[in-house]
Amino acid sequence: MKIRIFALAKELGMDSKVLIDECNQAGVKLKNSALASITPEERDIVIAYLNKKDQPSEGAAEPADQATLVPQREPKKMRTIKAMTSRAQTSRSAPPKPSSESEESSEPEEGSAGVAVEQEDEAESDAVTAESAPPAEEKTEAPAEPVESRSDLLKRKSAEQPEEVEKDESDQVLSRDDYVPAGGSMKSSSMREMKPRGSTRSGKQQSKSKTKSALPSVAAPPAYKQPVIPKPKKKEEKAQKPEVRLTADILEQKSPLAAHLAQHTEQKKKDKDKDCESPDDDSKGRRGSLSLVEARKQRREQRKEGRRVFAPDGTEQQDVVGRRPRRSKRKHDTGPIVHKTEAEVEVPMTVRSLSEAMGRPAKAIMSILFKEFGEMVTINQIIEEETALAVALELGVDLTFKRQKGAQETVTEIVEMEDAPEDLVTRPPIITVLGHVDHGKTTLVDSLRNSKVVEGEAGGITQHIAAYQIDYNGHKLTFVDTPGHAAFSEMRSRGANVTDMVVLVVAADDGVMPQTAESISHVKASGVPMVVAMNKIDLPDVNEQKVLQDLTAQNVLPSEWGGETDVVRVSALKGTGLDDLLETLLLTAELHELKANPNRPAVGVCLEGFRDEGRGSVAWLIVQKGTLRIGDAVICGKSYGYIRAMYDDMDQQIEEAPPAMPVKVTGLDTVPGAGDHFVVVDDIDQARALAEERRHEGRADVLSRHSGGPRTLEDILGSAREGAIQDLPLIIKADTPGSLEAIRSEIGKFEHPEVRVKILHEGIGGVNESDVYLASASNAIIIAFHVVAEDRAQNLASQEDVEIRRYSIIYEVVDDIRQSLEGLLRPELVQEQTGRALVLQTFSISRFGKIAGCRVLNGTINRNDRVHLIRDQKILNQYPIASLKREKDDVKEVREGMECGILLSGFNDIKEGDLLEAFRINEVKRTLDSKSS
Ligand SMILES: Nc1nc2c(ncn2[C@@H]2O[C@H](COP(=O)(O)OP(=O)(O)OP(=O)(O)O)[C@@H](O)[C@H]2O)c(=O)[nH]1
Repeated sequence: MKIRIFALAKELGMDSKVLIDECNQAGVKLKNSALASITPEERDIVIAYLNKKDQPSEGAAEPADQATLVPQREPKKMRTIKAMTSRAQTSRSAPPKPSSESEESSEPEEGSAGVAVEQEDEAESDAVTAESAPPAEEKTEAPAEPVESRSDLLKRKSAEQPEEVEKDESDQVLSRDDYVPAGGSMKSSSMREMKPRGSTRSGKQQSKSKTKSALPSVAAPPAYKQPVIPKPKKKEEKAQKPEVRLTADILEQKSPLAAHLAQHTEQKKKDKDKDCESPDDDSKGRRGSLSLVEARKQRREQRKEGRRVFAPDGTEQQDVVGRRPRRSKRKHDTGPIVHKTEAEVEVPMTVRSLSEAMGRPAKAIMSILFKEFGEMVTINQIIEEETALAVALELGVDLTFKRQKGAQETVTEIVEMEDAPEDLVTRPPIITVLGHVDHGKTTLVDSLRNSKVVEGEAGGITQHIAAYQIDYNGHKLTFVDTPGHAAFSEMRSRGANVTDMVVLVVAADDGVMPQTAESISHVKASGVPMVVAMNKIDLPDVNEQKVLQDLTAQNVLPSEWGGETDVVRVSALKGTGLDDLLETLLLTAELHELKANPNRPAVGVCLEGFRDEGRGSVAWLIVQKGTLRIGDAVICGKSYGYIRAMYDDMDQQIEEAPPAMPVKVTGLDTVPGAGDHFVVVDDIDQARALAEERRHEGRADVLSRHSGGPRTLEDILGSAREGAIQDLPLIIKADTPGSLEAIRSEIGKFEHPEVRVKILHEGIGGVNESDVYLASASNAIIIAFHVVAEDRAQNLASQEDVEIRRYSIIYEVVDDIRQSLEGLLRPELVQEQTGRALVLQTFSISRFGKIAGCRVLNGTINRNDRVHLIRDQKILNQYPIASLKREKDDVKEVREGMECGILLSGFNDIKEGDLLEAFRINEVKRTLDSKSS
């Protein structure tokens, strides 16, 4: 065990620094620090050195002292001095007295010779200490030197011991060293020598001696050089702080240690102050010099500074908690789940929104939907209000529905917003041209505006609604040209809706035709005024009277016959009568005081929408109220966007469109539908929101349509039992919404109890890969009307064996679909009687049964025919022929007048006189018109 210098210095009554110097001189190199430590061996060396150093100054007196000392010991009790070991670390005694015996005593065998002194044995050590004391007592009698040398000092200190030692002796606890065998043979060996005091003292005695005096008890120094004692190396223990008890001297700050402690405390205080003065210092550096309490206090202060809380008014607040707020591990802290008993949900609603509104897990809702309704729904699926109510009832929630003003309502409000009379100004009339196909509607409009639209039409048939504006004598008139074909009747009716008046074109050579009559019905229903343009009057064989009569028959009484309808004779081709027509139209418009407010957000109708390669989605709009300008935010049906560009009917770019002006606009995100109303809204966000709401409603419609199909197993079984209906799956792609509607309308007319068209998908634009995949998966035919397939889609269609049928005339579409539907119809099974045979005789053959010998009365009897067995004019049943023979040979056919043997399959009771009527079943193809088989 190592010994601290300051402890040794204290023991020796020296200054630590002096002792360090002495150590260095003695060859024990040390750091210049009172806390430096030395080993017991080094200590012995140092003490030996000190003793040696002191000897010359003492002269001859020293040996005398020694002599005085040594004889005084009781020889019997003398024992060998053992080398200091680690146990001696707590010792403050002088080095052991070297002697020849001591060398021997270091040997382990020594114990066996008498008193075995084990240095670990504390009791033994006590005994040694106690016995070594008396001689020291005598030593105090020695005359003191005028100048006290180091050895004198040691001696003096030793002299102070007797009392204490005596006391120790009285307190001594007997150890095994004190044991004296009966023979007394141990006496010599039990002799003890001086041993450094305290080196093996018991804890009790040690504490006693300490309380008495801080000065160490030192044995007399040896008279010769300390021998180097070889000893086995023991486990080296770490240097440790000396056990320093706070003695009275220390407490009273009289000792060097007290001074040292005071100095240390002072230093700590200084360090702390320094740290406080430099807050920028690294906290780690400070931490080591602060006490735990101080460090904690400091950290708390720092946290408070770091968490500066501000009130809403901007003033700084003191954070009450002073603790960093814990971060929630959950991404979205939605708080505790609240199971409501009352809930309000916005409609339309999904499973998710219902779940959130009711505070119930979506799984629970889906589970109920499955158990109660047999519906497997996804979390984003829209559910009906009734279903939601049932679910809410199941979950014990009182559910109410919240309905917001829908997009349609919002748009309708804007459209119907009334204008102040003073804001209204006269506007051009919007005139729709109606009439039977090929009666010259487009030619008329072309003539009025001096253009040649009719030449660009596929098949010369108007496929789309178009609108144009003309200027006649300073008056503007807007014409809307509608397709005359019946397939476009629906589109036409929408066209009539925006019109102020109608020009009904009736070819003078043809008179009123079916579509003419239908147009009249639409006009009457809309209540708009009508002017009849009796066209083609240039033709030689026209019959004007017949036309007037036809009109009258349709309850359209011409003004010349006393009615209210003006009939103007025109030749669209020659351009005759056009002024009269325009004059009449302007007069009619004037009578009806057509006015609009141009200074308001524009509203109107989309006549047609299509996708243009260069311009994207293009909408052909007609403004009804207000003025449409570039940059306006518009919602049109489910489309929305800014008006990016505007073009008039001559494709000239314009900046604005006043009331009644037809314009083509670009900028909408999708192609709007024909007949969709458009409105200008405040900003694009509103337009987007409204459009998205409409799309959402649209999806809900689609979903509800789908939900109309079989939803449960019962439904599926039911539809399977109905079974007979054959679907013709179609995918229709067209160039415009109007074309789509026309095709849909036409094919909707094919009503048959056994077959029907099923439109899987319809859309605007070319056929793409998605369409082909859908067609492939569902064995559908793709109808491409006025559109083509993309290259990749075409290739894919070849791979997948999908048929893409291209059309430009709607007749062809209709005819093809008709034929396809008829192909789906099951053929009619018709019995054809082939011949009759009379049974003349019967033969029973055990191996075969009863064979009828017959004569064919008429026709032929074929081996594959079936026969009706007729007995007594009654048909008993029908049986297949199992065998047909002539003589002994099997034959395929037996003709009239010949005899044959017939064996019926499944009937063995044939009799003479029975009539066998042979027949075959033919399949006859059916048409859609032949509804019943
Ligand atoms: N002779 C004569 N022929 C005319 C006149 N007007 C039109 N036509 C012809 O009649 C045919 C049909 O004319 P369109 O203008 O295409 O008839 P439409 O009513 O527009 O026909 P759809 O677009 O199919 O509804 C064309 O060949 C015209 O040249 C006319 O005043 N006199």
